[in-house]
Amino acid sequence: MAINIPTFAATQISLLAAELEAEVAETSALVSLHSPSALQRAGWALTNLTVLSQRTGLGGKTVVELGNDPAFRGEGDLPEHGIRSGDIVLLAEQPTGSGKKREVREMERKGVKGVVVRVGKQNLGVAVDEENEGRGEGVPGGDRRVWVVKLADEVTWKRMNGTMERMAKMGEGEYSYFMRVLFGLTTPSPVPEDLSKDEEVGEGKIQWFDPSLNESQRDAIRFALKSQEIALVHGPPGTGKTHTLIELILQLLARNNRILVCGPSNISVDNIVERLAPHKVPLIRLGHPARLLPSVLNHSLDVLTRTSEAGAIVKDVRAEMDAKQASIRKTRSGKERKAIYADLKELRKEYRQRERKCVSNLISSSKVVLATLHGSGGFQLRDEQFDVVIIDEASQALEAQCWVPLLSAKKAVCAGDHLQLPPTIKSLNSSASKTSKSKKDTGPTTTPNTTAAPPIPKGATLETTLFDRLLSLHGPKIKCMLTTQYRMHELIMRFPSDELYEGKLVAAPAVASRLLNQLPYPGIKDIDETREPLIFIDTQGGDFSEKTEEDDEGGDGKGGVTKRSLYGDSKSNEGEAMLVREHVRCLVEEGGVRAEDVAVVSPYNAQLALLAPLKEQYPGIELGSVDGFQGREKEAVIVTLVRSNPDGEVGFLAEKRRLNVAMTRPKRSLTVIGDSETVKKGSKFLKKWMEFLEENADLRYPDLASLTAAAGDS
Ligand SMILES: Nc1ncnc2c1ncn2[C@@H]1O[C@H](COP(=O)(O)OP(=O)(O)OP(=O)(O)O)[C@@H](O)[C@H]1O
Repeated sequence: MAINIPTFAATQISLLAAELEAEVAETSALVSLHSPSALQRAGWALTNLTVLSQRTGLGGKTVVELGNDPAFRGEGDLPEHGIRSGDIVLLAEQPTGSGKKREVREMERKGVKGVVVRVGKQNLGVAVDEENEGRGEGVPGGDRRVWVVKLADEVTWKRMNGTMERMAKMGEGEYSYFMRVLFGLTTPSPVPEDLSKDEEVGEGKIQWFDPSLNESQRDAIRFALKSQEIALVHGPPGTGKTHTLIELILQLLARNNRILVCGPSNISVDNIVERLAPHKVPLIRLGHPARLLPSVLNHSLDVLTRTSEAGAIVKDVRAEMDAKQASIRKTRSGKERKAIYADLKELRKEYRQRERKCVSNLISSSKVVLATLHGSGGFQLRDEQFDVVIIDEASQALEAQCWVPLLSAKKAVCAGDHLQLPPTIKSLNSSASKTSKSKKDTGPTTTPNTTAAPPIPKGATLETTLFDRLLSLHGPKIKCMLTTQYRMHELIMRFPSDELYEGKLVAAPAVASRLLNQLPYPGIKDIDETREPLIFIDTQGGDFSEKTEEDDEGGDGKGGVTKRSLYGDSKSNEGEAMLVREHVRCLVEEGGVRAEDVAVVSPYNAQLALLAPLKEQYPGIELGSVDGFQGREKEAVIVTLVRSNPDGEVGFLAEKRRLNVAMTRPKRSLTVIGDSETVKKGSKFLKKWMEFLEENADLRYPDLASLTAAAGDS
């Protein structure tokens, strides 16, 4: 059914406004209700830091280096924290006590906003936003104790919103053929059915650059080359989606196409740059250089701008900027600081002008440009034309984000897997919040500066990705699926393949029968736990009951800190946690499996909080939420399902895509710990999974009393 583009855009604008509001409200409520130390424990902040230095980073940006405040924590490693490279943060003087009435906006005036560009063991770097300078008090100077707190990402939101506003205002005559196809105003040009032989595609017979490509990967490439407007490359877990995209890029280049390659995150884009670089193609990576992997810096536009001839002219300006930066730290007077920031602003303007010329020369001479989806909306690509836009991890991107590069596309190839989790949504009209009430009562909010948006139509949600929408609009004729997977043991793969991928997945011979006891390192032992690819520890019987997080004290003794508000209505299950600990002990201490090859995954953060001490006991082991583990893999994965109650309430578990992610992370060993009685009642899919495990896994029925006694003994 055709979709009206202005209505679509208006709905997206409303949804995005609600999402930003939810995100800002969440941060605001957390920061105003909790003490810095509680926020750090919940992964929202990093406290007790001091400014070690400030320097001009690549691209003329100010990078503030932070480390432990020696007066408080002593020098050395930073504590456990949840701040990651790419996070948008506030850097400010650290408030004391619990955060009653602390307002984010007020804090923003007192500190600076920035992007975390590097997270090391002992320090981290924050690239400070230029728009901060000259406003507020700037980077806290002297030896003041500072902290960083995560903030909502308003920049990305602005790019998406701007793109949707453009679409809302377009007249019908402005729609390209490509846009008309993507909104069902016309049908895609048909792709010839027979893809089995290397016939002529474009300008020549296909000469494969990578001879190891399997047949489904070759089919996907032929399909993408032949399609005229849109091709979806469906890549189930471990099927070599990125591998296939690399070959596709090389094939498109061989046909003289100019290509823009995008992904939702910096890491998804860098992953492609790293694999493309050895092929020596002329490529350019757009984006804040401090946010890129060190290995791709040589291809960064900012770095190339500096190292090219035109770059030499701006060297003097840089030296002067550095001197100014250094003087900021020496002064405590707000007035003097303001004057220095004003000078810096002027210098930066000059720097930019010279830089721009150089940038446009570099971009126009490059055949492949890579950027994040929102990064592709920057000034650098304003007048650039591409033959094909490729989007990796398209099923994890918001549709509005995809339109940032797509608005000027003639043809697109999107790779992803709509049967894994969509992007995380915080606003109320997402299915996640329908199952959890936790996001609603987050307390005081700061309303973002959005224009009044029309009401959201029933059923519309940001969780519907471009990938989902195109599949329901045009059906399987625009899709090609990769079918050989290179990750999982055949038995681990079988259930997701049969139930979600039409039974089409095939395990590559190299992985089909791999077991933990064959891991190629010394000390590995052949015991039951390393010999079985699939273990099910069934906690049925009612002894291993779940627990909902209570409003109890968070542990820092300062009051006002509740686990409920930090972890939502999350569930935990102490009995299952005991089984996890025992299984990890068995794998590592008796089986000789290295802790870094083991991951514990759960849909519930409260369960992970309960298991956190494992990280100290077994350094290198990973604990992660299912959502956070998407895209990752491990030799051995333990999944703790947590839910165990007489009513068959399964909450989060009811989402097939979440279960799919959970069960497809392991390579050689999957251990599921859960109450089959409860879980079976959750859905048809869950019932089938439990039955599959009962029939095919190494089944165990633990006894809580003896487990508790054993735990007491140790
Ligand atoms: N044709 C092939 N022959 C041998 N190995 C392959 C082939 N294609 C992919 N692989 C291997 O499979 C693994 C997964 O590939 P890749 O990282 O491209 O997958 P992906 O689909 O992007 O990942 P994910 O499953 O996380 O989405 C890699 O180790 C890769 O080397």
